[in-house]
Amino acid sequence: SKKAKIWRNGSTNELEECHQLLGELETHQDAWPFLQPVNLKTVPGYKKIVKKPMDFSTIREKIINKQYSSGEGFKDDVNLVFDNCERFNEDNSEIGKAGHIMRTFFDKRWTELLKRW
Ligand SMILES: Cn1cc(C(=O)NCCN2CCCC2)ccc1=O
Repeated sequence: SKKAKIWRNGSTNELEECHQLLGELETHQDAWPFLQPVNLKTVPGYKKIVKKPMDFSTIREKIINKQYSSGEGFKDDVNLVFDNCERFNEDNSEIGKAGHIMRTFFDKRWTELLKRW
């Protein structure tokens, strides 16, 4: 079988905890703008303005395909979702507000996980 992935702290459950946290993000009531890739054909300007699109379904695929070598890579992609959102949306827009709520939620849960690793 494939060599077990050893995480930063030697634990092999860091990836599992990222997968569980992703589930919490996906089921959050304000996750709706981030569940799927932004449609580059129907959202004017998005393709030009946002250089590295990212969304929760893409992060899920990357976890399943073992494309993260540490929890750090997972955290960086989640933050990319929220950074893209801030770049493209006004803070007081519906999607902009959802992004701020989701980032605050993630930051709290990520801090709790780091304390345990
Ligand atoms: C993150 N983000 C998302 C969009 C968007 O339009 N998402 C579609 C949301 N719809 C809800 C039900 C079906 C799809 C636009 C700009 C942006 O920064």
